[in-house]
Amino acid sequence: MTTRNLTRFWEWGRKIICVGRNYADHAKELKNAIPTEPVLFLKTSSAYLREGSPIIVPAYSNNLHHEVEFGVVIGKAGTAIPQESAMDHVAGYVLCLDMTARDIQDECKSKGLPWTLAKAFNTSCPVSEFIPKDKIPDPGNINLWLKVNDQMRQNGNTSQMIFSIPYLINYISDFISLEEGDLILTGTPKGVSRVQEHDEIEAGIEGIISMSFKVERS
Ligand SMILES: O=C(O)/C=C/C(=O)CC(=O)C(=O)O
Ligand SMILES: [Mg+2]
Repeated sequence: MTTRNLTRFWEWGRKIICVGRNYADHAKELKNAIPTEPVLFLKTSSAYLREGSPIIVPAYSNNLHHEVEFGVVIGKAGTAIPQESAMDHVAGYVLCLDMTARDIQDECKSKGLPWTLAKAFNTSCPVSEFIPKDKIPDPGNINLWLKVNDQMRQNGNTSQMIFSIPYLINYISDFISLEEGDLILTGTPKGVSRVQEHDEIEAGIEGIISMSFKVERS
């Protein structure tokens, strides 16, 4: 029996597995091809940030982007989890931001290098409160939105995802075993854009939760 509280999963230090280019409109806005299988990358647990603390623009970046994403919190470990039982491994959900140093990512892409410093720096994964699974009966049809300084920048629905949550759990767990407390970020819809020092980011899952973060420079 676990003595740790899964509703504070960000304290567990488990894996953060991110899915990229999972919305066709976002893949297109960054001039990427529509993927035929999921694009995966990782963040470290030191990327977690909770409301009340600021997002820090890394000193080495001049183009920090917001990406609002739906997060899936794993509640039961598994390897090669079939799609049919994938949702049995989900404990709940969380609203996430995949903060991205786009200039560094572009540089890494052009040099064929990994995206680690573009995606996994400290404060690159702000998260909301934990949302128990029963509060979202249909995670495949929820609206995500994000505003910067009160201006709407992103507004999408998880039904637009290319690869569904069960598909992703099956695909990821074939290669990387999932553990209790792991988090999967499921990709961002279109509308990503730059944020700067003093900006305020507000994001939400319609009718369920919202959160806000200030942006500061290191
Ligand atoms: O390939 C790119 O230029 C950028 C890809 C991403 O940053 C992917 C994501 O993180 C996403 O789609 O959510
Ligand atoms: Mg992303």
